Amino acid sequence: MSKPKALLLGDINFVPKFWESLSSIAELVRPAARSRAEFIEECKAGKLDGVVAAYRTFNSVDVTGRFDEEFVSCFPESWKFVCHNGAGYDQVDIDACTQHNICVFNVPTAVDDATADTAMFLILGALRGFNTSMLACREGKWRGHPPPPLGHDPQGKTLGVLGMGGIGRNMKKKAEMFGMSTIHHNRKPLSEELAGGAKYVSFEELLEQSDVLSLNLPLNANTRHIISTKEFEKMKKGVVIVNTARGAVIDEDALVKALDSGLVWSVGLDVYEEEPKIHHVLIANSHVMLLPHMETWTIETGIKMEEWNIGNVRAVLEKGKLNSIVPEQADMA
Ligand SMILES: NC(=O)c1ccc[n+]([C@@H]2O[C@H](COP(=O)([O-])OP(=O)(O)OC[C@H]3O[C@@H](n4cnc5c(N)ncnc54)[C@H](O)[C@@H]3O)[C@@H](O)[C@H]2O)c1
Repeated sequence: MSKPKALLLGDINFVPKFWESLSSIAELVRPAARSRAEFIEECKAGKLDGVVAAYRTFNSVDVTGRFDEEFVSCFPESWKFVCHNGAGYDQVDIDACTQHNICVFNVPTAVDDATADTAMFLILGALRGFNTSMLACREGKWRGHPPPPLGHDPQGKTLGVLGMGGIGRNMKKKAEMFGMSTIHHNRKPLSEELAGGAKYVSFEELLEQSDVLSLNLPLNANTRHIISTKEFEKMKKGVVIVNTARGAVIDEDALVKALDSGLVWSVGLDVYEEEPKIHHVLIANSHVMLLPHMETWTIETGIKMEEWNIGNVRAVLEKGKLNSIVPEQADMA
């Protein structure tokens, strides 16, 4: 009997031998396609028949585009599992996959430390207003002329976490070490153990009470632009906003206006609405902290993520076992 096929979309950067070790239980294949149209053709021509599971990376979207209804409906009958190498899986239309009986896995947990570390870096940098002087000193202007306004200490400030999942909870622990207290809002309240003492508040209260608001929820139809003009108007004047989730959970135009009016004192961003494009006003504002989507950009986290995701492929091929299925498909597990 021929082996099932495992399809690789994107690259394995850290643990290629771990991927190759799957060859004892599967035929490892890559698409010939260099574009979405070519990929769909390849599927229709039956060249990917026998694929049971696919390992996909964030950057593979450059070839395939989003996994939406049009795309998923071209998959061969055999294709039952999509293993996405990341925590955020907004490039995959979960409803379309569910309709076609395809299970989607992501990589939670492995990303928690690196993402929360990045969020703390952005919080400190935005509160202290470090960026202007970091740029000035490289231009031989010491702190800048005139020097930047004095910054703010994290101690005694309230961190508001919107979306208290793995990353939010990790951030809470780190923020405590800097003397911050945490409040949070989630789709549903967490158990006392998971909340770890972070007070649960309503969405409105979170907006009203946070000194630093951190976005840590997934991007989907319900959360797109969850923070826009109306929400900024409810916040404390001088709030700091940090976004390490996905750019489009914030309405970027509204953010720029809130910064401009002084309602928002500073921001720390790793993600943007139209990556790799960054709003020109944010680029021009030296006060804000901007990173080009680098949260999990470390060797250690890269290894952990790839090992986890290859483990997902192995689990489904060997046992049909579901390791980390996305929450929307919990009842398919
Ligand atoms: N920039 C990066 O490189 C990077 C890296 C890792 C994760 N992320 C992003 O961070 C997000 C969070 O990751 P995680 O691992 O903590 O996910 P998670 O699933 O553990 O936590 C997300 C939390 O958000 C909550 N939530 C969902 N919808 C909500 C809503 N409408 N209102 C309030 N809360 C809501 C969920 O209940 C859950 O508790 C991911 O979805 C991903 O997009 C980005």
